[in-house]
Amino acid sequence: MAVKGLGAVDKKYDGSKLRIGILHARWNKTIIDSLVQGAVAKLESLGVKQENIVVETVPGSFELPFGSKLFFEQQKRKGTPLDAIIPIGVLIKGSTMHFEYICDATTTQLMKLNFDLNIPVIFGVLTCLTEEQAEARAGLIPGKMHNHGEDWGAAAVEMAIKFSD
Ligand SMILES: O=Nc1c(NC[C@H](O)[C@H](O)[C@H](O)CO)[nH]c(=O)[nH]c1=O
Repeated sequence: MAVKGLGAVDKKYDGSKLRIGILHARWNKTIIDSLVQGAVAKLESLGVKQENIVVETVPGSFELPFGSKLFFEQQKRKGTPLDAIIPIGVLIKGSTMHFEYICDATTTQLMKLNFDLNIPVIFGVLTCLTEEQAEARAGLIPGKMHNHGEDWGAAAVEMAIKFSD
């Protein structure tokens, strides 16, 4: 029996009052598109209204931390503040150390943003050694793993609601 992975959600959270931002990188488009679709589908299944799911893009995963901060501030200025952000990126190891440096910097800074912005900033970055690993985690290989974008959508709703009372 599989021991890894996210257990069942502890309760079905009502996302109908939430406004969620999805900021995705544009590298590895096929995989990104599947992850975004999975996150959006999960958000909608938890009651988040279509008009309250705001999708924006940045060039690559390295831009996700600062892009998320700018995105958050822009939505706040517009009077439509975000309750959570899901940064989505796909990093695939190449032949140099570029991958390691971007993974490390992006991960650290996205974690820091939770505390800086005081809203949930979900870790939606795949850090894969092969294209196949990334495809499997985007639900693109039938029978192999599942679309991790769904987990990220569920985490955004739970974290935006759970401790807000
Ligand atoms: O190199 N590989 C990748 C990548 N590089 C670009 C980087 O994120 C950034 O956009 C540029 O360095 C400009 O700042 N970005 C990804 O999302 N995935 C990759 O696999």
